[in-house]
Amino acid sequence: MAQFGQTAHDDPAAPARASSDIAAPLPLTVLTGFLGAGKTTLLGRLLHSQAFADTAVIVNEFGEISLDHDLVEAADETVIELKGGCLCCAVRGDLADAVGALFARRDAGTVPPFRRVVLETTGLADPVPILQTLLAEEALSRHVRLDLVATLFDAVNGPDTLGRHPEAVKQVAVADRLVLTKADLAADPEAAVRALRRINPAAPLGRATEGRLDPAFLLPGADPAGAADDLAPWLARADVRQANVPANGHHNDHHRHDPNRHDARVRAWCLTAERPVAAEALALFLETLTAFRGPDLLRVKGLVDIAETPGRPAVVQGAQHVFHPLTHLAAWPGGDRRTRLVIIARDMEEAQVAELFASILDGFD
Ligand SMILES: Nc1nc2c(ncn2[C@@H]2O[C@H](COP(=O)(O)OP(=O)(O)OP(=O)(O)O)[C@@H](O)[C@H]2O)c(=O)[nH]1
Repeated sequence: MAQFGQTAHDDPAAPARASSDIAAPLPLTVLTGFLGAGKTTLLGRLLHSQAFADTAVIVNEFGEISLDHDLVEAADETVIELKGGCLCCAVRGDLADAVGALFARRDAGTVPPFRRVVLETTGLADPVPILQTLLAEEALSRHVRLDLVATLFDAVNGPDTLGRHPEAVKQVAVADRLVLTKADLAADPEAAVRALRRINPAAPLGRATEGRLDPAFLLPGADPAGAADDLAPWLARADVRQANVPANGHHNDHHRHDPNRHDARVRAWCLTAERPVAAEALALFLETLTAFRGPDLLRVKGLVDIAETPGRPAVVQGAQHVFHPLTHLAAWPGGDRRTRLVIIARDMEEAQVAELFASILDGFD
């Protein structure tokens, strides 16, 4: 298990604190993995398991619009969203504030008691500054202790993503547990395992299809080698690029705070439609976008008001060229019933995509 550095409250001579302060810090699991790897799907299932009962969740979303909150099935009060910024860019204050707010609500009795915290990072997150913060910030370490880092790896897109996104390599490199997802969709899942093992040969590897995984795999006891014991000194080296991260990494400045910036070429925005969308129009739009811009279309996720299924929004999920079959929610979560498609893409003009969407919708009117 990861070790904490010495903090002020380790000092036996430190003055006594209020009872909530001296309670043992709760275990915190970092759930990471590139865009669309299956983090929310896995989390949704984990939260229904005995091992992860009484878990509070912090979901970090990239971009201004977030939907994960609606898609994670958990008691609403124990899910906290960190919107509009990526933790690895503006990490210390935001994460400490979110964790502080969670514990304050628990102490006030406005959220149910919880015994564990899961932090789901954005798919684009560089995990290293997040882990450094968790290990070093006193405001955090009095509440939570880093339990382990679980990195999901998409067997279809994962290997290619490693070559294109240094963050994805770091996510794999720092993992205490690796979870291969979407093997059911991959022609050669073992190629994905080999790619993982080149970067992280030691972490126990599990496999999850549609989020099905023995929850015990994500608890520290499943780590026989104690692989994370040396994580703290490793992180202290800071420059993880030496650990196989391609030299073309772009993400060296962690002090930029423009929430939508991350990589200046990668942007997130939201397409909306006020009127119902014909199922065929949606299919045509997604096919066109994928055919022309597949590799640059990092992630599409959204809720669509399908004309043929009124009142039951369709969940759209895609990553690069892979789109998953639509699923339908029983009802709209929250009051906003507009179609909203969050797009995270590289080098793509929002106006052009909006125009394509509008013209396809017009064609079906
Ligand atoms: N076929 C298949 N689909 C999967 C599997 N795991 C997840 N999915 C689908 O992949 C899509 C993306 O999954 P999410 O759980 O939203 O991925 P994520 O990592 O949370 O995505 P971001 O929040 O954008 O980073 C959804 O449509 C899931 O149903 C799997 O093992 N097999």
